[in-house]
Amino acid sequence: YFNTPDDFDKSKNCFCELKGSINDCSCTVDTVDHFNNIKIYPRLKSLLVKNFFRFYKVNLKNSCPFWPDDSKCAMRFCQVQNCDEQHIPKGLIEENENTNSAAFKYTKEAQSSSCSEAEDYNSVLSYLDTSLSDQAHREFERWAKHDEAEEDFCILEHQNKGSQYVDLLINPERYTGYRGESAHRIWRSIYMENCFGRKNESKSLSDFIPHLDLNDMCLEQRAFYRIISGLHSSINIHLSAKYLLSESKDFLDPQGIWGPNVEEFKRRFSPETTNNEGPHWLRNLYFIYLVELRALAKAAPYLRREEYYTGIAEEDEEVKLAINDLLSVVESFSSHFNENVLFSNGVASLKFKNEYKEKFRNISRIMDCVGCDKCRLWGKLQTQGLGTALKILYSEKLNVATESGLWERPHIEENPIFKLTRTEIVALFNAFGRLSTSIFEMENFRKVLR
Ligand SMILES: Cc1cc2nc3c(=O)[nH]c(=O)nc-3n(C[C@H](O)[C@H](O)[C@H](O)COP(=O)(O)OP(=O)(O)OC[C@H]3O[C@@H](n4cnc5c(N)ncnc54)[C@H](O)[C@@H]3O)c2cc1C
Repeated sequence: YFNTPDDFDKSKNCFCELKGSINDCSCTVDTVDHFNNIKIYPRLKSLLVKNFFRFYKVNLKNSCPFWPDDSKCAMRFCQVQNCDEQHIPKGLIEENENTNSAAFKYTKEAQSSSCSEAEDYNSVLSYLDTSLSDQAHREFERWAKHDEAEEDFCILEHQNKGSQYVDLLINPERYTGYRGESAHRIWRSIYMENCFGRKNESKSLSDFIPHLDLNDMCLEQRAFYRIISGLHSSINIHLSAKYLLSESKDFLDPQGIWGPNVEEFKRRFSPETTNNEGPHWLRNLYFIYLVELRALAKAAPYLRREEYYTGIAEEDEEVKLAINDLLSVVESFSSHFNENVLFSNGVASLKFKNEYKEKFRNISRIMDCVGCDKCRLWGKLQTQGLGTALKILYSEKLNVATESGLWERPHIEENPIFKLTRTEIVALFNAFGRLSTSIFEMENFRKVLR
Protein backbone atom coordinates (compact mmCIF):
# COMPACT_ATOMS: atom_id res chain seq x y z
CA TYR A 1 0.00 0.00 0.00
CA PHE A 2 2.83 2.37 -0.48
CA ASN A 3 2.18 2.75 -4.15
CA THR A 4 -0.91 0.83 -5.16
CA PRO A 5 -3.62 3.53 -5.21
CA ASP A 6 -4.47 4.51 -8.77
CA ASP A 7 -3.55 8.17 -8.54
CA PHE A 8 -0.04 7.41 -7.27
CA ASP A 9 1.00 6.85 -10.85
CA LYS A 10 -0.76 9.90 -12.20
CA SER A 11 1.09 12.15 -9.80
CA LYS A 12 4.39 10.40 -10.21
CA ASN A 13 6.18 13.70 -10.59
CA CYS A 14 5.25 14.46 -7.00
CA PHE A 15 3.42 12.82 -4.14
CA CYS A 16 1.96 16.17 -3.24
CA GLU A 17 -1.73 16.05 -3.95
CA LEU A 18 -2.13 19.79 -3.95
CA LYS A 19 -3.22 21.45 -7.12
CA GLY A 20 -1.35 24.27 -8.81
CA SER A 21 2.30 24.79 -9.21
CA ILE A 22 3.18 22.89 -6.07
CA ASN A 23 2.39 19.76 -8.02
CA ASP A 24 5.17 20.65 -10.40
CA CYS A 25 7.94 19.78 -8.00
CA SER A 26 10.03 17.02 -9.36
CA CYS A 27 10.21 14.87 -6.26
CA THR A 28 8.99 11.35 -5.67
CA VAL A 29 8.56 9.39 -2.47
CA ASP A 30 11.69 7.50 -3.49
CA THR A 31 13.71 10.68 -3.85
CA VAL A 32 12.77 11.82 -0.35
CA ASP A 33 13.27 8.34 1.12
CA HIS A 34 16.75 8.15 -0.28
CA PHE A 35 17.68 11.70 0.65
CA ASN A 36 16.31 11.33 4.17
CA ASN A 37 17.46 7.84 5.03
CA ILE A 38 20.98 8.21 3.70
CA LYS A 39 21.78 11.86 4.27
CA ILE A 40 19.47 13.50 6.81
CA TYR A 41 18.48 10.82 9.31
CA PRO A 42 22.00 9.71 10.37
CA ARG A 43 23.12 13.32 10.83
CA LEU A 44 20.10 14.26 12.93
CA LYS A 45 20.44 11.12 14.99
CA SER A 46 23.88 12.12 16.22
CA LEU A 47 23.01 15.82 16.54
CA LEU A 48 19.85 15.49 18.63
CA VAL A 49 21.57 13.64 21.47
CA LYS A 50 23.77 16.66 22.13
CA ASN A 51 23.10 18.71 25.26
CA PHE A 52 21.85 21.74 23.37
CA PHE A 53 19.02 19.74 21.79
CA ARG A 54 18.13 17.19 24.43
CA PHE A 55 16.83 19.59 27.10
CA TYR A 56 13.52 21.15 26.18
CA LYS A 57 11.83 23.79 28.31
CA VAL A 58 8.10 23.24 28.45
CA ASN A 59 5.08 23.76 30.66
CA LEU A 60 3.18 20.50 31.07
CA LYS A 61 0.98 21.87 33.83
CA ASN A 62 -1.22 24.29 31.92
CA SER A 63 -4.86 23.39 32.26
CA CYS A 64 -7.01 22.69 29.23
CA PRO A 65 -8.73 25.93 28.18
CA PHE A 66 -11.49 24.19 26.22
CA TRP A 67 -13.03 21.40 28.31
CA PRO A 68 -12.74 19.84 31.77
CA ASP A 69 -9.54 17.89 32.29
CA ASP A 70 -9.87 14.19 31.42
CA SER A 71 -6.23 13.47 32.11
CA LYS A 72 -5.10 9.88 32.32
CA CYS A 73 -1.83 10.60 34.06
CA ALA A 74 -2.23 7.45 36.06
CA MET A 75 -1.24 5.50 32.94
CA ARG A 76 2.27 4.54 33.82
CA PHE A 77 3.76 4.79 30.33
CA CYS A 78 2.43 8.33 30.07
CA GLN A 79 4.58 9.69 32.86
CA VAL A 80 7.35 12.14 32.07
CA GLN A 81 10.46 11.58 34.15
CA ASN A 82 11.70 14.76 35.72
CA CYS A 83 15.04 16.11 34.80
CA ASP A 84 17.78 16.03 37.38
CA GLU A 85 18.93 19.67 37.62
CA GLN A 86 22.56 18.66 37.94
CA HIS A 87 22.48 17.12 34.46
CA ILE A 88 21.41 20.33 32.78
CA PRO A 89 24.41 22.23 31.41
CA LYS A 90 25.02 25.46 33.32
CA GLY A 91 24.86 27.52 30.16
CA LEU A 92 21.23 26.59 29.64
CA ILE A 93 20.17 27.42 33.18
CA GLU A 94 21.91 30.78 33.12
CA GLU A 95 20.23 31.64 29.91
CA ASN A 96 17.54 34.25 29.95
CA GLU A 97 15.99 33.96 26.53
CA ASN A 98 14.29 37.29 26.68
CA THR A 99 17.16 39.70 27.04
CA ASN A 100 20.90 39.08 27.31
CA SER A 101 21.29 35.46 26.42
CA ALA A 102 24.15 33.67 28.11
CA ALA A 103 25.53 32.86 24.67
CA PHE A 104 25.74 36.56 23.91
CA LYS A 105 28.30 36.99 26.65
CA TYR A 106 30.73 35.10 24.47
CA THR A 107 30.15 36.83 21.16
CA LYS A 108 32.78 39.15 19.73
CA GLU A 109 30.55 42.18 20.32
CA ALA A 110 30.12 41.40 23.98
CA GLN A 111 33.82 40.81 24.49
CA SER A 112 34.68 44.16 22.92
CA SER A 113 33.28 46.29 25.72
CA SER A 114 36.51 48.29 25.92
CA CYS A 115 35.88 49.57 22.43
CA SER A 116 35.13 53.27 22.67
CA GLU A 117 32.61 53.13 19.84
CA ALA A 118 30.59 50.60 21.79
CA GLU A 119 30.74 52.81 24.88
CA ASP A 120 29.54 55.83 22.98
CA TYR A 121 26.73 53.86 21.56
CA ASN A 122 25.72 52.62 24.97
CA SER A 123 25.88 56.02 26.56
CA VAL A 124 23.57 57.44 23.92
CA LEU A 125 21.18 54.62 24.54
CA SER A 126 21.27 55.06 28.26
CA TYR A 127 20.66 58.79 27.89
CA LEU A 128 17.51 58.08 25.98
CA ASP A 129 16.54 55.42 28.46
CA THR A 130 16.64 57.64 31.52
CA SER A 131 14.37 60.18 29.94
CA LEU A 132 11.54 57.68 29.79
CA SER A 133 9.15 56.91 32.56
CA ASP A 134 8.80 53.38 33.92
CA GLN A 135 5.28 53.33 32.56
CA ALA A 136 6.55 54.13 29.04
CA HIS A 137 9.17 51.40 29.34
CA ARG A 138 6.53 48.87 30.20
CA GLU A 139 4.42 50.01 27.28
CA PHE A 140 7.37 49.73 24.87
CA GLU A 141 8.15 46.27 26.14
CA ARG A 142 4.54 45.27 25.67
CA TRP A 143 4.51 46.66 22.12
CA ALA A 144 7.78 44.95 21.25
CA LYS A 145 6.46 41.64 22.57
CA HIS A 146 3.24 42.09 20.66
CA ASP A 147 5.19 42.92 17.49
CA GLU A 148 7.34 39.85 17.85
CA ALA A 149 4.36 37.62 18.58
CA GLU A 150 2.64 38.85 15.42
CA GLU A 151 4.77 36.48 13.39
CA ASP A 152 4.32 33.51 15.73
CA PHE A 153 2.26 30.50 14.75
CA CYS A 154 2.41 29.14 18.29
CA ILE A 155 1.94 30.37 21.81
CA LEU A 156 5.42 30.70 23.23
CA GLU A 157 5.51 29.69 26.83
CA HIS A 158 9.12 28.99 27.71
CA GLN A 159 9.18 31.88 30.18
CA ASN A 160 5.87 31.02 31.78
CA LYS A 161 5.75 30.08 35.40
CA GLY A 162 5.69 26.32 35.61
CA SER A 163 7.93 25.68 32.62
CA GLN A 164 10.65 23.17 33.30
CA TYR A 165 13.44 21.42 31.48
CA VAL A 166 12.67 17.92 30.28
CA ASP A 167 15.36 15.53 29.11
CA LEU A 168 14.02 14.22 25.81
CA LEU A 169 16.43 11.30 25.75
CA ILE A 170 14.99 9.71 28.86
CA ASN A 171 11.42 10.39 27.72
CA PRO A 172 11.34 9.00 24.17
CA GLU A 173 8.22 9.25 22.05
CA ARG A 174 6.72 5.76 21.87
CA TYR A 175 3.62 3.72 22.61
CA THR A 176 1.92 4.91 25.78
CA GLY A 177 -1.51 3.33 25.63
CA TYR A 178 -3.20 6.73 25.30
CA ARG A 179 -6.31 6.20 23.20
CA GLY A 180 -10.10 6.28 23.26
CA GLU A 181 -12.34 9.30 23.55
CA SER A 182 -9.71 11.58 25.10
CA ALA A 183 -7.26 11.05 22.22
CA HIS A 184 -10.04 11.17 19.62
CA ARG A 185 -11.37 14.43 20.99
CA ILE A 186 -7.95 16.01 20.53
CA TRP A 187 -7.59 14.83 16.95
CA ARG A 188 -11.20 15.74 16.15
CA SER A 189 -10.77 19.23 17.59
CA ILE A 190 -7.60 19.78 15.61
CA TYR A 191 -9.15 18.65 12.34
CA MET A 192 -12.64 19.99 12.74
CA GLU A 193 -12.17 23.22 14.60
CA ASN A 194 -9.06 24.19 12.77
CA CYS A 195 -9.29 22.68 9.37
CA PHE A 196 -11.90 24.91 7.80
CA GLY A 197 -13.99 21.74 7.38
CA ARG A 198 -17.68 21.31 6.87
CA LYS A 199 -19.85 20.92 9.94
CA ASN A 200 -20.25 17.20 10.28
CA GLU A 201 -21.56 15.27 13.22
CA SER A 202 -19.84 12.08 12.17
CA LYS A 203 -17.57 10.55 14.79
CA SER A 204 -15.16 9.21 12.23
CA LEU A 205 -12.48 11.58 11.09
CA SER A 206 -11.98 9.83 7.78
CA ASP A 207 -15.66 10.40 7.03
CA PHE A 208 -15.05 14.00 7.77
CA ILE A 209 -12.35 14.81 5.25
CA PRO A 210 -11.99 11.92 2.85
CA HIS A 211 -9.18 12.21 0.42
CA LEU A 212 -11.31 13.06 -2.60
CA ASP A 213 -12.97 15.98 -0.84
CA LEU A 214 -9.59 17.64 -0.60
CA ASN A 215 -9.94 18.65 -4.22
CA ASP A 216 -12.85 20.91 -3.28
CA MET A 217 -10.69 22.85 -0.89
CA CYS A 218 -8.49 25.74 -1.79
CA LEU A 219 -4.75 25.25 -1.78
CA GLU A 220 -4.12 26.78 1.64
CA GLN A 221 -6.85 24.71 3.28
CA ARG A 222 -5.57 21.52 1.72
CA ALA A 223 -2.04 22.34 2.81
CA PHE A 224 -3.27 22.93 6.36
CA TYR A 225 -5.10 19.61 6.45
CA ARG A 226 -2.17 17.73 4.96
CA ILE A 227 0.26 19.20 7.48
CA ILE A 228 -1.90 18.07 10.41
CA SER A 229 -2.56 14.70 8.86
CA GLY A 230 1.18 14.26 8.24
CA LEU A 231 1.90 15.04 11.89
CA HIS A 232 -0.81 12.55 12.93
CA SER A 233 0.79 9.87 10.71
CA SER A 234 4.19 10.57 12.15
CA ILE A 235 2.98 10.17 15.75
CA ASN A 236 1.18 6.94 14.88
CA ILE A 237 4.21 5.55 13.03
CA HIS A 238 6.35 6.17 16.11
CA LEU A 239 4.00 4.40 18.43
CA SER A 240 3.87 1.45 16.00
CA ALA A 241 7.67 1.40 15.66
CA LYS A 242 8.28 1.62 19.39
CA TYR A 243 5.39 -0.48 20.56
CA LEU A 244 5.23 -2.16 23.94
CA LEU A 245 5.95 -5.74 22.89
CA SER A 246 6.11 -7.16 26.37
CA GLU A 247 5.45 -5.68 29.78
CA SER A 248 7.48 -6.24 32.86
CA LYS A 249 5.53 -8.06 35.53
CA ASP A 250 6.30 -5.40 38.08
CA PHE A 251 3.57 -2.77 37.88
CA LEU A 252 5.62 -0.12 39.65
CA ASP A 253 8.54 -0.54 37.30
CA PRO A 254 7.64 0.99 33.96
CA GLN A 255 10.10 -1.13 32.02
CA GLY A 256 9.20 -3.19 29.04
CA ILE A 257 10.44 -4.38 25.70
CA TRP A 258 9.81 -1.95 22.89
CA GLY A 259 9.98 -2.59 19.17
CA PRO A 260 8.16 -2.51 15.85
CA ASN A 261 4.63 -3.89 15.65
CA VAL A 262 3.88 -4.54 11.99
CA GLU A 263 0.25 -5.48 12.64
CA GLU A 264 -0.35 -2.19 14.40
CA PHE A 265 1.19 -0.31 11.48
CA LYS A 266 -0.97 -2.25 9.00
CA ARG A 267 -4.13 -1.61 10.97
CA ARG A 268 -3.43 2.10 11.00
CA PHE A 269 -2.42 2.60 7.40
CA SER A 270 -3.54 -0.21 5.08
CA PRO A 271 -6.26 0.69 2.53
CA GLU A 272 -8.46 -2.18 3.76
CA THR A 273 -8.71 -0.93 7.32
CA THR A 274 -8.82 2.80 6.54
CA ASN A 275 -11.29 3.04 3.70
CA ASN A 276 -8.37 3.58 1.31
CA GLU A 277 -7.23 6.66 3.22
CA GLY A 278 -4.09 5.22 4.87
CA PRO A 279 -1.72 5.62 1.90
CA HIS A 280 -2.80 9.25 1.54
CA TRP A 281 -2.12 9.83 5.22
CA LEU A 282 1.36 8.42 4.68
CA ARG A 283 1.92 10.74 1.77
CA ASN A 284 0.92 13.64 3.98
CA LEU A 285 3.91 12.75 6.14
CA TYR A 286 6.15 13.50 3.16
CA PHE A 287 4.32 16.76 2.67
CA ILE A 288 4.96 18.06 6.20
CA TYR A 289 8.53 16.78 5.92
CA LEU A 290 9.07 18.93 2.84
CA VAL A 291 7.56 21.96 4.57
CA GLU A 292 9.95 21.67 7.53
CA LEU A 293 12.90 20.83 5.29
CA ARG A 294 12.32 24.01 3.33
CA ALA A 295 12.07 26.05 6.55
CA LEU A 296 15.51 24.80 7.60
CA ALA A 297 16.91 25.70 4.19
CA LYS A 298 15.38 29.16 4.33
CA ALA A 299 16.66 29.83 7.85
CA ALA A 300 20.09 28.29 7.14
CA PRO A 301 22.01 31.61 6.94
CA TYR A 302 20.47 32.62 10.28
CA LEU A 303 20.96 29.21 11.91
CA ARG A 304 24.62 29.16 10.90
CA ARG A 305 25.14 32.28 13.00
CA GLU A 306 23.68 30.80 16.18
CA GLU A 307 26.06 29.92 19.02
CA TYR A 308 24.32 26.72 20.27
CA TYR A 309 25.73 27.67 23.62
CA THR A 310 25.65 25.27 26.57
CA GLY A 311 28.88 26.34 28.23
CA ILE A 312 30.64 23.09 27.30
CA ALA A 313 33.06 24.63 24.81
CA GLU A 314 34.17 21.50 23.02
CA GLU A 315 30.67 20.21 22.49
CA ASP A 316 29.37 23.64 21.43
CA GLU A 317 32.02 23.75 18.72
CA GLU A 318 31.14 20.22 17.59
CA VAL A 319 27.45 21.12 17.40
CA LYS A 320 28.18 24.19 15.31
CA LEU A 321 30.17 22.12 12.83
CA ALA A 322 27.48 19.44 12.72
CA ILE A 323 24.78 22.07 12.13
CA ASN A 324 26.79 23.60 9.27
CA ASP A 325 27.18 20.20 7.70
CA LEU A 326 23.48 19.35 8.09
CA LEU A 327 22.37 22.70 6.69
CA SER A 328 24.57 22.27 3.63
CA VAL A 329 22.91 18.92 2.96
CA VAL A 330 19.46 20.44 3.51
CA GLU A 331 20.25 23.24 1.07
CA SER A 332 21.45 20.77 -1.52
CA PHE A 333 17.99 19.16 -1.87
CA SER A 334 16.86 19.90 -5.40
CA SER A 335 13.06 19.87 -5.08
CA HIS A 336 12.27 22.14 -2.19
CA PHE A 337 8.68 23.00 -1.26
CA ASN A 338 7.77 26.40 -2.67
CA GLU A 339 6.21 28.36 0.18
CA ASN A 340 5.30 31.23 -2.14
CA VAL A 341 2.42 29.31 -3.70
CA LEU A 342 0.50 29.79 -0.48
CA PHE A 343 -0.91 33.18 0.50
CA SER A 344 -0.05 34.66 -2.87
CA ASN A 345 -3.51 35.95 -3.72
CA GLY A 346 -3.50 39.62 -2.66
CA VAL A 347 -5.58 41.03 0.18
CA ALA A 348 -7.68 37.88 0.62
CA SER A 349 -4.48 35.97 1.21
CA LEU A 350 -3.38 38.31 3.94
CA LYS A 351 -6.63 37.64 5.77
CA PHE A 352 -6.13 33.94 5.23
CA LYS A 353 -2.60 34.08 6.57
CA ASN A 354 -3.81 35.68 9.79
CA GLU A 355 -6.55 33.09 10.09
CA TYR A 356 -3.95 30.38 9.59
CA LYS A 357 -1.83 31.76 12.39
CA GLU A 358 -4.79 31.92 14.72
CA LYS A 359 -5.71 28.33 13.93
CA PHE A 360 -2.20 27.09 14.55
CA ARG A 361 -2.07 28.97 17.83
CA ASN A 362 -5.30 27.21 18.71
CA ILE A 363 -3.67 23.88 18.03
CA SER A 364 -0.89 24.72 20.46
CA ARG A 365 -3.58 25.51 23.05
CA ILE A 366 -5.32 22.20 22.33
CA MET A 367 -2.07 20.43 23.22
CA ASP A 368 -2.71 21.47 26.83
CA CYS A 369 -5.73 19.15 26.71
CA VAL A 370 -3.78 16.01 25.80
CA GLY A 371 -4.50 13.63 28.66
CA CYS A 372 -1.16 11.84 28.75
CA ASP A 373 1.92 13.76 29.84
CA LYS A 374 4.36 12.09 27.50
CA CYS A 375 2.07 12.54 24.49
CA ARG A 376 1.54 16.14 25.60
CA LEU A 377 5.29 16.71 25.80
CA TRP A 378 5.94 15.41 22.28
CA GLY A 379 2.74 16.93 20.93
CA LYS A 380 3.80 20.33 22.23
CA LEU A 381 7.32 19.98 20.94
CA GLN A 382 6.16 18.95 17.47
CA THR A 383 3.54 21.66 17.17
CA GLN A 384 6.04 24.24 18.36
CA GLY A 385 8.58 22.97 15.85
CA LEU A 386 5.98 23.15 13.11
CA GLY A 387 4.91 26.64 14.23
CA THR A 388 8.55 27.74 14.10
CA ALA A 389 8.91 26.31 10.59
CA LEU A 390 5.83 28.24 9.43
CA LYS A 391 7.07 31.39 11.14
CA ILE A 392 10.34 31.06 9.22
CA LEU A 393 8.57 30.44 5.91
CA TYR A 394 6.20 33.39 6.26
CA SER A 395 8.23 35.88 8.27
CA GLU A 396 8.60 39.28 6.60
CA LYS A 397 11.28 40.15 9.14
CA LEU A 398 13.42 37.19 8.12
CA ASN A 399 13.03 38.20 4.46
CA VAL A 400 14.09 41.75 5.22
CA ALA A 401 17.06 40.62 7.30
CA THR A 402 18.25 38.15 4.68
CA GLU A 403 17.80 40.56 1.78
CA SER A 404 19.74 43.25 3.61
CA GLY A 405 22.65 40.83 4.02
CA LEU A 406 22.38 40.86 7.81
CA TRP A 407 23.55 37.29 8.28
CA GLU A 408 26.70 37.89 6.26
CA ARG A 409 27.92 40.76 8.40
CA PRO A 410 30.92 40.04 10.63
CA HIS A 411 28.99 41.05 13.76
CA ILE A 412 25.28 40.89 14.29
CA GLU A 413 23.74 43.09 16.95
CA GLU A 414 22.28 41.46 20.02
CA ASN A 415 18.69 42.02 19.00
CA PRO A 416 18.49 41.58 15.25
CA ILE A 417 15.20 42.13 13.46
CA PHE A 418 14.58 38.38 13.26
CA LYS A 419 15.43 36.08 16.11
CA LEU A 420 14.42 32.63 17.32
CA THR A 421 14.57 31.63 20.97
CA ARG A 422 16.57 28.60 22.02
CA THR A 423 13.33 26.77 22.74
CA GLU A 424 12.09 27.42 19.21
CA ILE A 425 15.34 26.15 17.72
CA VAL A 426 15.31 23.04 19.89
CA ALA A 427 11.69 22.37 18.90
CA LEU A 428 12.38 23.00 15.20
CA PHE A 429 15.26 20.51 14.97
CA ASN A 430 13.62 17.90 17.18
CA ALA A 431 10.29 18.13 15.33
CA PHE A 432 12.09 17.66 12.04
CA GLY A 433 14.00 14.80 13.65
CA ARG A 434 10.68 13.12 14.46
CA LEU A 435 9.52 13.36 10.83
CA SER A 436 12.86 12.13 9.57
CA THR A 437 12.70 9.17 11.96
CA SER A 438 9.16 8.36 10.78
CA ILE A 439 10.29 8.18 7.18
CA PHE A 440 13.20 6.00 8.24
CA GLU A 441 10.92 3.71 10.30
CA MET A 442 8.51 3.43 7.40
CA GLU A 443 11.29 2.00 5.27
CA ASN A 444 11.74 -0.70 7.92
CA PHE A 445 8.03 -1.56 7.86
CA ARG A 446 8.12 -1.57 4.08
CA LYS A 447 10.96 -4.09 4.06
CA VAL A 448 9.02 -6.46 6.32
CA LEU A 449 5.81 -6.06 4.31
CA ARG A 450 7.37 -6.54 0.88
C1 LIG B 1 -1.15 15.12 20.32
C2 LIG B 1 -1.21 13.62 20.48
C3 LIG B 1 -0.03 12.92 20.73
C4 LIG B 1 -0.06 11.53 20.91
N1 LIG B 1 1.09 10.89 21.20
C5 LIG B 1 1.07 9.55 21.42
C6 LIG B 1 2.25 8.85 21.80
O1 LIG B 1 3.33 9.43 21.94
N2 LIG B 1 2.16 7.51 22.04
C7 LIG B 1 0.97 6.83 21.91
O2 LIG B 1 0.93 5.63 22.14
N3 LIG B 1 -0.16 7.49 21.55
C8 LIG B 1 -0.15 8.81 21.29
N4 LIG B 1 -1.31 9.45 20.93
C9 LIG B 1 -2.52 8.68 20.68
C10 LIG B 1 -2.57 8.16 19.23
O3 LIG B 1 -2.28 9.20 18.30
C11 LIG B 1 -3.96 7.60 18.87
O4 LIG B 1 -4.92 8.59 19.11
C12 LIG B 1 -4.31 6.37 19.68
O5 LIG B 1 -3.34 5.36 19.51
C13 LIG B 1 -5.67 5.79 19.22
O6 LIG B 1 -5.57 5.40 17.85
P1 LIG B 1 -6.81 5.12 16.92
O7 LIG B 1 -6.53 3.88 16.14
O8 LIG B 1 -8.07 5.14 17.69
O9 LIG B 1 -6.83 6.32 15.83
P2 LIG B 1 -6.36 7.81 16.01
O10 LIG B 1 -4.92 7.93 15.66
O11 LIG B 1 -6.77 8.33 17.34
O12 LIG B 1 -7.15 8.56 14.87
C14 LIG B 1 -8.56 8.82 14.96
C15 LIG B 1 -9.13 8.76 13.57
O13 LIG B 1 -8.47 9.72 12.74
C16 LIG B 1 -8.30 9.23 11.42
N5 LIG B 1 -6.88 9.25 11.11
C17 LIG B 1 -5.90 8.45 11.60
N6 LIG B 1 -4.71 8.80 11.13
C18 LIG B 1 -4.91 9.86 10.32
C19 LIG B 1 -4.04 10.67 9.55
N7 LIG B 1 -2.73 10.47 9.54
N8 LIG B 1 -4.59 11.65 8.80
C20 LIG B 1 -5.92 11.89 8.80
N9 LIG B 1 -6.80 11.16 9.54
C21 LIG B 1 -6.28 10.15 10.30
C22 LIG B 1 -8.89 7.84 11.42
O14 LIG B 1 -10.22 7.92 10.90
C23 LIG B 1 -8.91 7.44 12.86
O15 LIG B 1 -9.95 6.55 13.15
C24 LIG B 1 -1.30 10.83 20.78
C25 LIG B 1 -2.47 11.54 20.52
C26 LIG B 1 -2.44 12.91 20.37
C27 LIG B 1 -3.73 13.65 20.11
